[in-house]
Amino acid sequence: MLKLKDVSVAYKDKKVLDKLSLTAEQGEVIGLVAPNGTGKTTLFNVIANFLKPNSGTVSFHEKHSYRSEKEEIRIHKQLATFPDQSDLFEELSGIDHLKLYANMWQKTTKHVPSIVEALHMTGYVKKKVRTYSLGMRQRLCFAMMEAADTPMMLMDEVMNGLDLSNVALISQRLNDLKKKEKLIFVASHLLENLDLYADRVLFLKDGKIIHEQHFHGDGDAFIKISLEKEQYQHIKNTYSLPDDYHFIANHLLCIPIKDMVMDSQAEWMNRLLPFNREITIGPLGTIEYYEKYFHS
Ligand SMILES: Nc1ncnc2c1ncn2[C@@H]1O[C@H](COP(=O)(O)OP(=O)(O)OP(=O)(O)O)[C@@H](O)[C@H]1O
Repeated sequence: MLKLKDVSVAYKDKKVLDKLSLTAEQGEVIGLVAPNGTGKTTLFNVIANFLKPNSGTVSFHEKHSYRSEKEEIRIHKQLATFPDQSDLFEELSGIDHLKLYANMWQKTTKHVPSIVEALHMTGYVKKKVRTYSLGMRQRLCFAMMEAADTPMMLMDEVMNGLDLSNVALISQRLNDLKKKEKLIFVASHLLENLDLYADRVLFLKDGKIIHEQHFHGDGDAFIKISLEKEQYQHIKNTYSLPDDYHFIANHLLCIPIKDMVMDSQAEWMNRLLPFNREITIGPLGTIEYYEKYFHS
């Protein structure tokens, strides 16, 4: 288990993390979502102790923390961070990188061939990295995490530069890793596919986790319809909207139906149908939450 308590980080007078707390368990894949420059990498750097927070604590399994070098080594045996493409050695091959990570964390390379095969890297893994495309490098970075095979993994921008079929492949591999009881954080700007592998998504804003979206279990349902501002104003002026409705990003009206009797739900449908717009019913998705919190 990983626990962050009241973690704050400021660069000079710029507060990036502000008394942030979170708890995460093995077997979870957790998405971390926020616009550029919000603090996702900073949060990962704190978890990995590449950056000391100004205040707050990071602990693992309720007993280990970065209080000594010995403890840090113990934690780092359990934790790998996604390599940056610029960290790759241009003159080494993919297989060299994989062996390096496998040996460093697992003291063996016997699991490497199956990773190469599963990630469809057989055709290029023996060539030097300098010959690789963006997508090939990214797959190598992911494969290095699998070679490290640590119980905890921090993955920043894991889907960067991948085409659709590789996004699907990596999503599947993340699901397989979850089944192996790993705890994985994935910071991503690719919101559409987070629900394929994440158990929950954390929305980071103003230095805090301002919302946690769960995919397993029922999110609160809404009637959702995209409207012009004037149409929304008309509805607002004519009817009494429930307290916790949303008008997301000035276009999506979301009316909660959790506590609404069937007759009222039908009444709302009848009011909205004349607008001749697509109406859906369901919980808010990741993109809708993103627009709700970050649309300016
Ligand atoms: N070493 C540093 N010195 C000063 N400011 C920094 C430093 N590192 C990060 N920042 C600032 O902290 C804020 C958060 O940066 P961070 O890299 O954590 O964001 P991010 O959410 O990971 O962004 P991105 O999605 O672009 O990767 C940014 O405003 C950034 O300019």
